[in-house]
Amino acid sequence: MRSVDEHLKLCLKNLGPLPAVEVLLSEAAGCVLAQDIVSGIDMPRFDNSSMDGYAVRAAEVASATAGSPVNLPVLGDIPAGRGDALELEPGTTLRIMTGAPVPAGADSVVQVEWTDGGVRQVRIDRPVPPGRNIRRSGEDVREGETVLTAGTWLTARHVTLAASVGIDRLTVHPRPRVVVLPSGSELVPPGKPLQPGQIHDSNGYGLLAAAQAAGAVARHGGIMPDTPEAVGSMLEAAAAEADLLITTGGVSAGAYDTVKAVLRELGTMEFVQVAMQPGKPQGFGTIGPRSTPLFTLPGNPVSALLSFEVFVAPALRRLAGRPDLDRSTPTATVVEGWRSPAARRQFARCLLTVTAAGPTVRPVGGQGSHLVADLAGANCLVIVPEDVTQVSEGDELPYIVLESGS
Ligand SMILES: Nc1nc2c(c(=O)[nH]1)N[C@H]1C(S)=C(S)[C@@H](COP(=O)(O)OP(=O)(O)OC[C@H]3O[C@@H](n4cnc5c(N)ncnc54)[C@H](O)[C@@H]3O)O[C@H]1N2
Ligand code: MOO
Repeated sequence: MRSVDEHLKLCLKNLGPLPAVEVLLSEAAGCVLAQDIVSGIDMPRFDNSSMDGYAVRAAEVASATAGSPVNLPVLGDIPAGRGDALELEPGTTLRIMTGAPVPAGADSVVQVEWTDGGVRQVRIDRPVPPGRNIRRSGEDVREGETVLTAGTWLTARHVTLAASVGIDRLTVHPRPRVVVLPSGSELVPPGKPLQPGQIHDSNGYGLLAAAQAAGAVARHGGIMPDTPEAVGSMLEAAAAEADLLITTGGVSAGAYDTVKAVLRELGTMEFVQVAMQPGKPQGFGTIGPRSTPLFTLPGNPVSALLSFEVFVAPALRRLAGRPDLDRSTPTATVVEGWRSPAARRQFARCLLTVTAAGPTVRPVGGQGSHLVADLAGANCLVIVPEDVTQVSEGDELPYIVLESGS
């Protein structure tokens, strides 16, 4: 049997970031930047007030106290957005709003709470040192400064920065387009009644959700019945539109394992047994004129979702150009033991609880590959090494947080 690490390495071997495209800033979140972004402006653009209040010369209000306030005439208002060049005349003040340009001659702003809020004349009860409540031009970003570098996985924080410096289009590696194709003549979409022998397709929807959570643009490509013609044509059609395909089912040792049979002819596929539990039967290769990568995941629903976490999620990250390929694997203390198969890496469904003493894990229900209710109750996968057959209370083991995206 092939090791998990070896299979992952082979799956990722020929995968690289998708060719860069230009997108609107409104569509950039979740994509990886393919260019450096240089600011064409200083930020803040101009000295501006961080408070609603009064622009003053600090020296003129230095003696102000509640008992002996300083009174100044208010010669006008500066709302945010006012752009004309204003000068503060000595012995006067201008009412100023947060974000408004500080007038020439002013070196400080008294916040309105320290005054009587006067409109024509204002009483100032407290002094301010020079520079108080002024946000200086360029203190955040300098014109010509590189604010974002190629390879950044764009989140709301980066989009905010790009917008602030006026960028409306970005060159990015696009989100991978994924088509999920469950296979099996026993499958019926949820919402449709079940006839004897039939079950609802859960893999199609679960993997769709997993791919979307991993940042892909994913769609359900329909259930493939166990006929070679249907499997062949559905796979070829999906390969023409997708950057990555996922099938489930039909790849183990069954007499009707059609996916495996068709792909032996159609793609450059390799079907192997991987030393893991669950998820032993795995297939990976490429299909179609664009050599679209294709993962054939095992049909058992738990196996399919876990295989996605272990193999497909890293592949999607690589196609997306994500710099962070490896999931983080912190460790937790086991509070209730369980058994693990010999010579296989077990991905045990567990409940992670963070206590004052640190993170702890306990198994959730059984480890059978069909137990989807137990899977739904788990929030992490504890990784049990190949040479461990008994996990005991007190063991420290690594885990992956499910659906954390990290
Ligand atoms: N003789 C052997 N039999 C099996 C072996 C083996 O090594 N020798 N391996 C077992 C393991 S482990 C797994 S995992 C499964 C994988 O089988 P397939 O990938 O071929 O999947 P199917 O046989 O089509 O289905 C397995 C199971 O999952 C259900 N299923 C399939 N698709 C869906 C779906 N979209 N939604 C919900 N449930 C689905 C299907 O009805 C079966 O119950 O093979 C073992 N057998
Ligand atoms: O490997 Mo299967 O995926 O154990 O159920």
